[in-house]
Amino acid sequence: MSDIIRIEQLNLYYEKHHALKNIGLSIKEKAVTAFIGPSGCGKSTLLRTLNRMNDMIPGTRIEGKVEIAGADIYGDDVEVEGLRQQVGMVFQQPNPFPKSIFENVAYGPRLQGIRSKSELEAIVERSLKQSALWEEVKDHLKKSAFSLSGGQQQRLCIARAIAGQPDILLMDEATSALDPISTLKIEELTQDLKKDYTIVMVTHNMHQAARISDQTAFFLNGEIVEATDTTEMFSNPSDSRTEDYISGRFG
Ligand SMILES: Nc1ncnc2c1ncn2[C@@H]1O[C@H](COP(=O)(O)OP(=O)(O)OP(=O)(O)O)[C@@H](O)[C@H]1O
Repeated sequence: MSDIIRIEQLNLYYEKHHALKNIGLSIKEKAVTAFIGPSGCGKSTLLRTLNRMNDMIPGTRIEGKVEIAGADIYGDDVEVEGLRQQVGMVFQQPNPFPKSIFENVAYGPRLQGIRSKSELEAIVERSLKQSALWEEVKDHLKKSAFSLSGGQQQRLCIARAIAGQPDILLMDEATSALDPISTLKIEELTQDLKKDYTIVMVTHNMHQAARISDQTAFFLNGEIVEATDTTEMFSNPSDSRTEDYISGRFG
């Protein structure tokens, strides 16, 4: 597996607060990478640097390099809209648009200029199948997205994110607002999605990281303490702080 993301000497400040400190990390293509660590240690902040969502937060300053597929995403000529298509994102709370199920998924492709009804229908079907929602919604695609359960809405948000065929899918605690059965469905889904996409997820749930990720990075106070194969981290952590965290001694 080759690396699709390379982060070098990354520092991020919210005004004076130094939230990410000299981060270096490589992320493997078509694998699940989990960010774990106690609250406030910078997991979501690093995730947001990968599609420049931090640009939207006033007072944010960033130094260092983030390369995706060899291109510097903070370079002068980068089109942020295009980047966000290449790097899709799913949030903690399902946030479908107040539109029909169909229109939620067709939204991105329409923005990309796809007008053909049959093409849009094919994209919507493919994306809903990939997000394991198709069988549940195929007979009422015109219904409002808000008619779905929370877990279904989250899978709809995943379908919306993958409709534009991104390379990378970011998931920021995407199951923490869901019931256990919906959580399990999304966990299973990640194992299918990683065949086509690189997944980077923030999770508060160490067991979830151990269950579904291939690589794990452990964060503490804005630094990455350790990043390695998930099985290695959970069986033989190299840093005592990682060991203390995963054995529940803090956090
Ligand atoms: N928009 C913001 N403006 C100012 N400070 C922020 C902002 N977002 C995060 N921070 C601060 O940056 C630090 C890292 O926050 P971040 O949300 O990345 O941590 P996290 O590890 O994802 O936490 P959690 O697990 O609680 O979501 C924290 O001290 C937080 O207070």
